[in-house]
Amino acid sequence: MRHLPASPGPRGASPARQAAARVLLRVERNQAFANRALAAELDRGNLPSRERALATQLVYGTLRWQGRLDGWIGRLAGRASSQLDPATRVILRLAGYQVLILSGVPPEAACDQAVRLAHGLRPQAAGLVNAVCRRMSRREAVDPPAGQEGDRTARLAELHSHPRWLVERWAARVEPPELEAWLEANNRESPVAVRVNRLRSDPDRAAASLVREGFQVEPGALLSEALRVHGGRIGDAAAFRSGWITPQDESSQLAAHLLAPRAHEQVLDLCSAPGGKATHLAELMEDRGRVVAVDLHPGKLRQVEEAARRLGLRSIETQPHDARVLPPEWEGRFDRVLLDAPCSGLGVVGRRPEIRWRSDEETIRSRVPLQQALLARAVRALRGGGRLLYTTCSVEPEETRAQAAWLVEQHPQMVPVARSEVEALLERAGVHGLHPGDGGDVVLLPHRNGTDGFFLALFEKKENPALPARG
Ligand SMILES: C[S@@+](CC[C@H](N)C(=O)[O-])C[C@H]1O[C@@H](n2cnc3c(N)ncnc32)[C@H](O)[C@@H]1O
Repeated sequence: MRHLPASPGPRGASPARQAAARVLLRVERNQAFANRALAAELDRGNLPSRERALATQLVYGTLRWQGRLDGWIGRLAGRASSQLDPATRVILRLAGYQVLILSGVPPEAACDQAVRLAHGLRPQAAGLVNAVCRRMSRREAVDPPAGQEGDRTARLAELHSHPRWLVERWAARVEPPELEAWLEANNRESPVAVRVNRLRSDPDRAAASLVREGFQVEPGALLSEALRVHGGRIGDAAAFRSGWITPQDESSQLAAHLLAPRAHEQVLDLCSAPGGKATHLAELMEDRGRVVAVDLHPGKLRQVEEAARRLGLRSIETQPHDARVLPPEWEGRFDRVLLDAPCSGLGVVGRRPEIRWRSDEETIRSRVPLQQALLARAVRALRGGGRLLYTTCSVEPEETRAQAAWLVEQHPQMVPVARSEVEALLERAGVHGLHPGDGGDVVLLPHRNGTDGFFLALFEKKENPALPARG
């Protein structure tokens, strides 16, 4: 891994741009996750808060708009962006983002910074960077040419910065106006949603504490116990440090409400790290009973333990396991099981924009066998009469409704919980304006619900299954 010099020379680019370029290069070259690479970069540097905020904006904005920017760069450079070396590509994307999307940076300043970055990172490309940037600042060839009817998807993909295969996939499911709204919603910056820990606080007190520290706070879009917060790093807030709040998208906050655990129950969370849902389950159980939090990676389970400590929860017990192979004594032991399955993550391409550029049809297909193996194990761990909630941060049919159908076909003792009861659970959680589908499952979409794309399906295991499980 190559690094830019830690301190800029007298003519170096601004610290925020250098930090953003380093992070974007790590994402580009090493397939790093943007959130982790950015956190590591910001932890290492001693950037003032304004530069930190700008670096964050540059990283996420550039990744979100990468497809749009690459199309533009290709037209201006006379060759596809993919044919440029990674450093030149990253520098030009950063410049394009500042010229085209970000307000407040004069184009000349964006170009000057790009050329400085090139001198530090790839001096032989400084001439090309300068030439392309000058054309960018004159906003030449910004839009893809309006082409044939067959090119409409390609154009839409570029204008809304999504990969073409994904636009084609969604175009087969929704009408054109809804498709555009969906693509637009994935590029909108949204406030961070937080869940309030009712064992320690309530939404009014948590909101007042955040406002006192200079955050802007709005009520949740879906849930009465959620808040939406802008204007700072939640991790720095006193309300966070005191265990009053946990950052969690409102779609994910629905999971524990639908599984609806009661105090003193035995609950199993099969894929629990970093613990967003496990800690919510424990909160709803008033920290009485037991939440067994399993994950494949022991290192990630430390995040669950840390979250439990911060929230003052003692009922969570972490257990490192491959959840496809659980201890035999766990069979039939649990009142409730949550399977928040590893998935393509294509519902969170707004918050985790690099996912859209790293995935393809195979990414979706490749998750299916693991999800089925985990579902089969979840069924075995559940007692008769117990409930299983299956969730994914994807709304792709193969990972969602097809898996729910597979479950009831392969395990006839599993019955979907009726739509009317799911509606009642949503109502009890204070959720407004969200309706389950005919089969009782719940699908959330960014443009309809203002949340991540998310899927939830609730099942009950029959008390005395007449039929043995197949497979
Ligand atoms: C979607 S994330 C879970 C998020 C978590 N439920 C939360 O709310 O914070 C999926 C998790 O599954 C874990 N995982 C992947 N394969 C697994 C396996 N075979 N057994 C157990 N956990 C697994 C991953 O390490 C990852 O932490």
